[in-house]
Amino acid sequence: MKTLYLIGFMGSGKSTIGEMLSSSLRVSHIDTDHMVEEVYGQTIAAIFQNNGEGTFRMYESEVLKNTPLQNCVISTGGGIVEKGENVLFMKENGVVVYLETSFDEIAKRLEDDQTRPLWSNNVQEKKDLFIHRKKLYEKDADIIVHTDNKTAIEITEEVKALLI
Ligand SMILES: Nc1ncnc2c1ncn2[C@@H]1O[C@H](COP(=O)(O)OP(=O)(O)O)[C@@H](O)[C@H]1O
Ligand SMILES: O=C(O)C1=C[C@@H](OP(=O)(O)O)[C@@H](O)[C@H](O)C1
Ligand SMILES: [Mg+2]
Repeated sequence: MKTLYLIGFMGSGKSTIGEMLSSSLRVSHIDTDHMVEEVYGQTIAAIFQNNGEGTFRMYESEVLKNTPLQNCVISTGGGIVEKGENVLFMKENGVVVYLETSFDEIAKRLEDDQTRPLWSNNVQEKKDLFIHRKKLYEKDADIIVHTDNKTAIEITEEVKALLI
């Protein structure tokens, strides 16, 4: 199986669905955020605070480049599409699945979240980022799955059905 790359905004469910989908497909799962934290020995929040977003983006690209090209589901971070080299890598090597979620639904899911530095920005900044990113996700996706009002199990089954 070619590797699947899950893309989408913060809170769209990439980490959750990636885990479920990989076990359902019996392939391995890598979450680039978890990998960055493991390899570089700091939480994402600490990297943003101590080294800045630019350094995080460098780490994220480095981790992505070292993921398997076969038999793997990769949960990316919401900003992976900000770098053209990341998009080229994913498009060349696997299938890009966009988990599409409305801003209102994301706001509900991440209401109390303190772990995502860019989610602590003000509402207008978050809405602007959402609009900017949505265009990138739509342009880069091979497959789009809407996630509002669906359970993680339903979304996992939908992705699987679209792969056949
Ligand atoms: N389909 C869903 N419906 C409701 N809540 C969800 C769904 N998918 C994920 N969540 C919740 O939303 C939050 C963010 O999910 P997560 O998988 O971390 O998203 P991402 O990795 O895209 O940022 C978590 O609390 C998760 O449990
Ligand atoms: O959208 C972004 O720029 C980010 C999304 C986060 O991942 P999730 O999309 O899994 O929340 C994480 O990579 C970091 O906080 C930056
Ligand atoms: Mg995640």
